[in-house]
Amino acid sequence: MSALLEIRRVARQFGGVAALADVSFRVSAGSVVGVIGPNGSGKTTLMNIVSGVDAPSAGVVLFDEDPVQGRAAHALTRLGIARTFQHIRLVPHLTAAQNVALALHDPEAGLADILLRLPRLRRIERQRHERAVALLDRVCIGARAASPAGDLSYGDRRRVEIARALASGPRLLLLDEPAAGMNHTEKRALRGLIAGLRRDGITVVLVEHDMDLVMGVCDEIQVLNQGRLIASGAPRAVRNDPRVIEAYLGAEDA
Ligand SMILES: Nc1ncnc2c1ncn2[C@@H]1O[C@H](COP(=O)(O)OP(=O)(O)OP(=O)(O)O)[C@@H](O)[C@H]1O
Repeated sequence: MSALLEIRRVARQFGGVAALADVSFRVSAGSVVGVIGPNGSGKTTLMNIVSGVDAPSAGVVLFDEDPVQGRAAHALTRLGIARTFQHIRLVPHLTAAQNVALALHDPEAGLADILLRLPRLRRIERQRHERAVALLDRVCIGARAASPAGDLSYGDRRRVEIARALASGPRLLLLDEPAAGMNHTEKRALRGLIAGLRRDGITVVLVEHDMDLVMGVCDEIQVLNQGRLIASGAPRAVRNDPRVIEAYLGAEDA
């Protein structure tokens, strides 16, 4: 399989802290790749760099063979990279559908349409709503489309976030700790959802602390510790790697 994403010798320095140091790996098109590591190991920093929120101090990130550096986050979204964030970013008083609709690219509604509320604007709004509900259906919460986001369960809010990320039609989806705060049933549903995205041809990079989820859904896992890649490979090999066990046990002792 060809690499949709390539991280090549990436480093990120924050003052004296090396959040990432010489990190390289490739993500094949159509795969689900987990990025794991103890707290502070550099996972979110890496997601920020891939999504254009941050820039590396050294190294390059290639998406579909083109460097992502120098492109704004919205330009990367247009190219096909979407992400969710560790902390939920929904507008609580808007409905699930309205939250997703915010991320949908607007077909050209002109100023006159908006000021005069011409029938064309109503049609555009109706189409946006239908597309938002279809995206919520895709993550299996279409039935909650009219609920204010603030009234939804934690797991459902995470799903709305994924629906919103899917609104741009990404080829690469970065999920930053999607299972955080979820109960067992919600985690199982999330696993099914990620497997479904892969079936649809979406490449997924999953940053996650929940080992059952990571081991169950990923084709390959990259392990970071203190900003360095310490292991890579299939879930079973990574789980039994002494360096990985040591990194996690060390983190527990800390
Ligand atoms: N903007 C910043 N300024 C200074 N230091 C930062 C900044 N962002 C991250 N760091 C530091 O870089 C290191 C890696 O942080 P990062 O958030 O990427 O880790 P993480 O693996 O995502 O952690 P967690 O699992 O707790 O979310 C940490 O030491 C962190 O304190």
